[in-house]
Amino acid sequence: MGEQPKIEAKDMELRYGAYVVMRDVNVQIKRGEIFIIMGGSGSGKSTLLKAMTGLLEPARGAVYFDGVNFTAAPPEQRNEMVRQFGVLFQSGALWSSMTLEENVALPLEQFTRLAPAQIKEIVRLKLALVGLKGFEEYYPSQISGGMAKRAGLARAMALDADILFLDEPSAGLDPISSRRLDELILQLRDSLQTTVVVVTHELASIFAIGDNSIYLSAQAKTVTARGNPRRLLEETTDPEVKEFLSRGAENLGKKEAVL
Ligand SMILES: Nc1ncnc2c1ncn2[C@@H]1O[C@H](COP(=O)(O)OP(=O)(O)OP(=O)(O)O)[C@@H](O)[C@H]1O
Repeated sequence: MGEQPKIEAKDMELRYGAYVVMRDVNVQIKRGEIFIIMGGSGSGKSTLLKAMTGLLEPARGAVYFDGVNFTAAPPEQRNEMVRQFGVLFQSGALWSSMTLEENVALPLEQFTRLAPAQIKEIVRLKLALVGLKGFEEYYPSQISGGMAKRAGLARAMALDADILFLDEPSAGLDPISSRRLDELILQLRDSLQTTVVVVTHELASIFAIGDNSIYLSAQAKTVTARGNPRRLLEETTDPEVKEFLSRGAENLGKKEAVL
């Protein structure tokens, strides 16, 4: 018997009304693993993330955390489980009328009974962790896109989540900011054994941080490949997966050389 997966999706079917996005999805994610959800546009990467975080009910199958059936859990237990998650959605923008400090404090005010002074201290710590020390009083409009992404990550980490779900965290970032974000994700895994589930199509990130992955095919409407991304690149015989993982390989090499 192997180790109990941190997250498991079993025989899952996800649909919007009559429209089936994917079926027969089985995924196992280990504790402390950086797990990449890959796939072409419209293959259902965000949909899978929604199902894992409870925003979409699977039409079949279930999601388990530490062996506990999340999908079938009563609302109170589900809420407890959701509190272990930190989520950075694509649309997870910061509130523009609040400073970075106020933004990151939100989940702590909402979900804990900590005193304001304690909250302030935690918030400052989290902002420092993502390289935003000194920017506590800034408003989102006063910082760069990369800094806003990192502030979003600080907010996702505010409650010391065991599991982070990140939807396209480096979308719209320049290569250097994107690399910094990758380093931060690696640090979280290494220092806190955080389990990180990342939706991304950025090859540099996929190869830099991915311990394990799945590939969702829009055409097949299911998972068509799985494993360590570097190994997949070498070993896959699936033309769609091979093309996805080797697209712009020359440019990628150049970019890495420059950085
Ligand atoms: N709320 C919704 N209602 C109906 N259909 C939806 C909804 N959200 C997504 N879809 C459809 O489900 C499929 C999967 O969408 P999803 O956003 O999960 O894909 P994705 O792989 O994350 O795509 P992208 O990389 O372009 O963000 C698409 O065909 C999309 O049009």
